[in-house]
Amino acid sequence: MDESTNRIEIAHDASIVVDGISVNYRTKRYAPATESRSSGPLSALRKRVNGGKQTINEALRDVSFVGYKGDSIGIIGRNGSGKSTLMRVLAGLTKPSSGSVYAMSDPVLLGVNAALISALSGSQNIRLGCLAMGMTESQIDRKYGQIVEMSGLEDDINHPMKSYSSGMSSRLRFAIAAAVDPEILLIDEALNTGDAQFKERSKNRMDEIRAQAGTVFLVSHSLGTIKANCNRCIWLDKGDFIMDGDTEAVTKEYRNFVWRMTEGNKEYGQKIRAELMHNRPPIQAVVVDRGWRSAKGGA
Ligand SMILES: Nc1ncnc2c1ncn2[C@@H]1O[C@H](COP(=O)(O)OP(=O)(O)OP(=O)(O)O)[C@@H](O)[C@H]1O
Repeated sequence: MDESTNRIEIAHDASIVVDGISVNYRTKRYAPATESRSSGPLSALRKRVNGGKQTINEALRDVSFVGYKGDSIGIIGRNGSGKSTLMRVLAGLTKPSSGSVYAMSDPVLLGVNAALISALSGSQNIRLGCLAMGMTESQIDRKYGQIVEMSGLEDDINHPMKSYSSGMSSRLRFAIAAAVDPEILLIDEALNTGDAQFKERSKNRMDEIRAQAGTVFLVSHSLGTIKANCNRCIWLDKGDFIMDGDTEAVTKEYRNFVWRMTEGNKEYGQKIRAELMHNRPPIQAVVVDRGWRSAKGGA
């Protein structure tokens, strides 16, 4: 991308461009907490608190793709693959170590932007969450009923949030985040916690956002949820970008890979992984429209 001239050649139906992002977390690695008679458990604990060798954890390596208006993109991968990290980078909450993200408007990450307080009621938290997302009092008044209905918490909305189950809290967070009509909505696992009725409501809301030419990203371990909600799917594994394409095709390859790995045929699983990565087409010539939000990497 030629930033110096701000010359832009982006497909006009693109909503977000992820250009070669990597994320390295610095973390400490401790020696195994072995107890010996001479040092004792307290000594081992002291070592863990004071010491530890710095290591770099590569959570994402050179991830590039273009999201389009109307896309609902599932993000799949084993534990620790970088799915949540990718969501945080897209939302601007984690700065990439290198690479850039360009978006037509600020992506809203479900649950994080709504900094809710457990001692307050659901109703108070709706106001708080909406204010935190930049809505005005009159916008909140207009949306309040829709948020309560979407959350399905009509009977509990005046109870403190600390009395809610985790599923109830997730539903409230989803309903608040979805109320701002974001052009780019990022959802991390929230749909798995709801009951069938909530799943139906949230799917309808996501369809609405897509129909208004928005883009939805959905992280889930449930391939059923991904298939029911996404037209496109990205598979990450240990920070690597393995596959991007039609949901049916990507979930099929992913299931095959996971099956090989758990069946003990790891070598074959790794071969599939390497081939898919190797065959991944380069991303199309990218775009950036003037005035797009940009998050840049770099120390
Ligand atoms: N704040 C952090 N500091 C250090 N390492 C981190 C941090 N957050 C995540 N990681 C590491 O980055 C890698 C990717 O983590 P991430 O949470 O993005 O994966 P994930 O695919 O969302 O995992 P899961 O499916 O288990 O939720 C993991 O190795 C994780 O240990």
